[in-house]
Amino acid sequence: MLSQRFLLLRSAASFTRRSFCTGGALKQGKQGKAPDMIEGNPQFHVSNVRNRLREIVGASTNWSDHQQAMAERVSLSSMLAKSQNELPAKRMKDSYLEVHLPLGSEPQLREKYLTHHNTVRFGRILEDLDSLAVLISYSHTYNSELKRSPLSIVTALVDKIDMRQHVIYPDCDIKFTGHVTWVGKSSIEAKIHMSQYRDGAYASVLDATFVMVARDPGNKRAAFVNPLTPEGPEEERLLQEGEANKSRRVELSTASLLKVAPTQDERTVVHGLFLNTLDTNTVSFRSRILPPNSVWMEDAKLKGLEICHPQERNIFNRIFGGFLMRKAYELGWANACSYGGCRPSLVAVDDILFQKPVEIGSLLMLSSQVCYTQGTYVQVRVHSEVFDPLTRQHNTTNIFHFTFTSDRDVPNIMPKTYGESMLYLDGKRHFDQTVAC
Ligand SMILES: CCCCCCCCCCCCCC(=O)SCCNC(=O)CCNC(=O)[C@H](O)C(C)(C)COP(=O)(O)OP(=O)(O)OC[C@H]1O[C@@H](n2cnc3c(N)ncnc32)[C@H](O)[C@@H]1OP(=O)(O)O
Repeated sequence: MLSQRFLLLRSAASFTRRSFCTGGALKQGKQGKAPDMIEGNPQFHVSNVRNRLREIVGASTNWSDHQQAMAERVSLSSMLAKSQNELPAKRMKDSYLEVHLPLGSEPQLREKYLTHHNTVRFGRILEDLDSLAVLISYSHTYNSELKRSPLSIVTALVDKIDMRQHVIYPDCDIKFTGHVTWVGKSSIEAKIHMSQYRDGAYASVLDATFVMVARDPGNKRAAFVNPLTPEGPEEERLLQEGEANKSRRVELSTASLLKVAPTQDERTVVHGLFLNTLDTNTVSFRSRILPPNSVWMEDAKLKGLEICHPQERNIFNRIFGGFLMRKAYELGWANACSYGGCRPSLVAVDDILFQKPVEIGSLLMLSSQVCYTQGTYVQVRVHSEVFDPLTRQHNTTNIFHFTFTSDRDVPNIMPKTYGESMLYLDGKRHFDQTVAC
C-alpha cells in the first residue's frame, strides 16, 4: 500500500502538461515495448489501480463480507467536510497520474484485451479509463490524515472520448495519463490521454473527459470536494474549458427532445424524410414505402440481457460503471457491424449518462438502436434499464452514444414513427457534435 501511495505522489511531482499531451520524451525501446523507466516518470501498473481503489475506500475483497465493510464505511460520515471552504485547494498536479498497460512487454496480459481480429477490445479500455478516472478523483481529494476516504466517488458522465486513431495494437505498450481539470462543489472533471508505443515513440490514441460525483460513504447524498487552483495559463485554459463544458451540458439538457420540440431546421429534416417514404400511388399519409438503399429503424435494433452478478461489483457494491460501458459498447458495435455488413471502427463515444446505480442481482436489459447514418458513419444509441420481475417495473439506468465508421457506405436509416424521428434527430445532434464539426 505504501509503495503505491509513493508512486502516486512521485507521479504528481513529475507532472508536466507536456507529458499529459504527448506522452513526454522517451528513451529508445524495442518495437511495441516501451522503455522500462522514463526518467522522473515512475510507472504505475494498470493491475494496481483496482487494488489501490479498494484500499482507499476499504472495500471488501469477498462478497460475503460486503455488508460489514459497508457498515464500516458508513461510520466514516463524520469525516466529511461541512463546507467546501474547509477543504484545502489542490493543484492539477496533485491528481496527475500515469498508468501503464504493458501489452507489448507482458504477453500474458494480452489475452484479456484481445479481439478475434487481433485488435484490442475497446470495451476493456473503457473499463480501465473508468477505474482511472475514479483514482484520479481520489488523488485530488486525498487527505493524508485519514486512513480511508469517506467519499464514494461515482461516474456521472463520460462527456466524450475522441479517437485520434482507429487501430489499437494488441502487442504495443499503452500509457494513460490524466488529472483533474475542473471541479464544482461535489463534481469533478477528469481528462485522460491514452497513447501507444510504436516505432520508438508514443502516439496519441484517444482523449477522454469524465465527470465524477462525490457522495457520502453510504452513496446517498452529495459530498464536498477540494477546490482546484490553476497554475499558469495552460491550467487556466483547462479550468475555463471545464466551466464551458458544464454550461454546454446544461444547455444540451434544457434543449433535450424529451423536453422541447425540435428546431425549425430539424422539423424540415423530419418532414423531408416523411415525404421521401410516402407512396405516390396511394397519396395517403398512412401508406409508407421504404426508399432504396434504406432500412427502417425498427429493423436496426439489437438487444441483450445481463444478470448482474457480484463479480462485476465496484468498490461500493453496485455494478461497476466500466462493466456497463463494456457491455453497451459491445452490443452497439455488434449492431453497427450487422447493420453495415462489415467490421466498424469506433470514431467517438459521447455523453454516456449514468442516471442511476445498478444494484447487484439486477436484470439489466440493454437495447441498441442505429439512430442516424451518414455516408460510412453509423450512430448507435444504447439504452439500459433494470427490470424488476416482482413489480414488473422498468427503470432507465444509462444511455450511451457511439459513433462508428465502416469501410464502405452504409444504408440510410429511416424513421417511421414520431418517436423514431426524435431518436433520429437526437442521433444527428450527437453525430454533428462529435464528427461533423
Ligand atoms: C469490491 C471489490 C470490487 C473491485 C472492483 C474495482 C472496480 C474499481 C472501479 C471503481 C469505480 C467506481 C465507479 C463506478 O463504478 S460508479 C458506477 C456507475 N455510476 C453510477 O452508478 C452513478 C449513477 N448515477 C447516480 O447515482 C446519480 O445520477 C448521480 C450521483 C451521478 C447524480 O445524482 P444527482 O443528480 O441526484 O446529484 P445532485 O443533484 O446531488 O448533484 C450532485 C453533483 O452532480 C452533478 N451532476 C449530476 N449529474 C450530472 C451529470 N449528468 N453530468 C454532470 N454533472 C452531474 C451536479 O451538477 C452536482 O455537481 P456540483 O454542483 O455539486 O459540483
